[in-house]
Amino acid sequence: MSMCVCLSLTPILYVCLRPQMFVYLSFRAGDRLLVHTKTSADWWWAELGGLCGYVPSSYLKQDVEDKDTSEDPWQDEEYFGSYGTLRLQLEMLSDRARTEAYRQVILANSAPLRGKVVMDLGCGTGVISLFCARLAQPKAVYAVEASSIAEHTETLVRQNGCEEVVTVFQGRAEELELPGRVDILISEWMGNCLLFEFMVESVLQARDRWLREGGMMWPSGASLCLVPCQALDYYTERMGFWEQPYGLDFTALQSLAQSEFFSRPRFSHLLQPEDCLATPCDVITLDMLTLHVTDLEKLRGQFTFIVEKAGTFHGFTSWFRVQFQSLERDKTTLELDTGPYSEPTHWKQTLFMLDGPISLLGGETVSGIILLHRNPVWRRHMTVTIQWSISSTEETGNCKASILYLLGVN
Ligand SMILES: NC(=[NH2+])NCCC[C@H]1O[C@@H](n2cnc3c(N)ncnc32)[C@H](O)[C@@H]1O
Repeated sequence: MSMCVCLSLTPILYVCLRPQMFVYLSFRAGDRLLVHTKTSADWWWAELGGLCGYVPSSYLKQDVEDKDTSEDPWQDEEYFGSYGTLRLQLEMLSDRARTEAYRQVILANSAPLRGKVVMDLGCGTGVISLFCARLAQPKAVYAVEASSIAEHTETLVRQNGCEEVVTVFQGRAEELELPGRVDILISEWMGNCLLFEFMVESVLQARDRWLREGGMMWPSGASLCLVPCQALDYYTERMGFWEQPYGLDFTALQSLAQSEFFSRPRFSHLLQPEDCLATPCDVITLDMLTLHVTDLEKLRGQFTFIVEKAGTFHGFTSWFRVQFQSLERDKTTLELDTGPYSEPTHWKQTLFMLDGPISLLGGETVSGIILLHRNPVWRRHMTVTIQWSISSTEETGNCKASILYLLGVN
């Protein structure tokens, strides 16, 4: 049973034209009907104001407020549906910094990879699996992919002459049977703010089920980074704009602008190094060998930034770094850094805006905690809370705004 809103722009009055078994329900544009049964593709049995009758389904749409919580909490249909499109696969493959980082890891470990069994979880088009087969001599690569792109991945494996080494397994990693345990579990699972999408849970479950004792996780480690920053362009574009558009005073809209633009993070933010007000720090660090799925429910980090130059504190920017420990002892650990001092990636950075800008002086400190709370219902989502306060290092000891900023990463 779900709530539907009448789509039609013109009021619909149904009157029985001739005595029939059917009873038609009258309703108007904007009415919220309760659909009891979708008796057929075209006619549904619905209720309005205590009256029941048949309504044409083509005039109705699902009411957005009425999230049917019996829906899949992982939203897998939508999630894997999107990854079945070339659009997302192209975006990831076109991200040179990301894809090249994984290629360098394989290249740097080509010798110790000889004879090993590798699982590539969420292989997409299979690029990482093909790197393994072409740049090293593993015994086998299990390329696991749940979306429909996997049907094409098999072709790509054959076209690149890797079918002797790479086997594509289509399905969710949690549900698949593999031929046996693996020596290395490699995956590109990171989402915005590191964890969004929570594909990391699938990686941890696969680790516990398929990675042999002493096996390697790639990435082996991950860090969420944070920095207090200026964001004058964004602030001007979304808030300053209302000061005097076309000579008019639209400042009455600024509180609406605040809630519409600044109460949610901005995923596509490109932070300029000069907009960092302090040295960025790792606020949350994950060891992919010891991390447990239950740890993902609530993650907490703390920070103390010493402001290095006077500026306007518009918000915090976050990003992540992942490390790839070498298969050979004492060899270099490689890293993919998605921050402002590295080559931009498709993740860019995530900007959390404050309610209002605050002037900061050099030497002041911004300290506090960041909390990542996984959504108990929608399992690919989380809420990010940043509590902060500013204190001056001078003797005055005055403490400026210290307010809880609830920032939702949906
Ligand atoms: N870095 C990300 N945020 N996303 C990039 C990797 C995501 C790829 O992994 C696939 N994928 C995600 N979860 C799974 C899973 N549990 N099992 C198999 N494939 C998966 C998904 O279909 C997509 O092709």
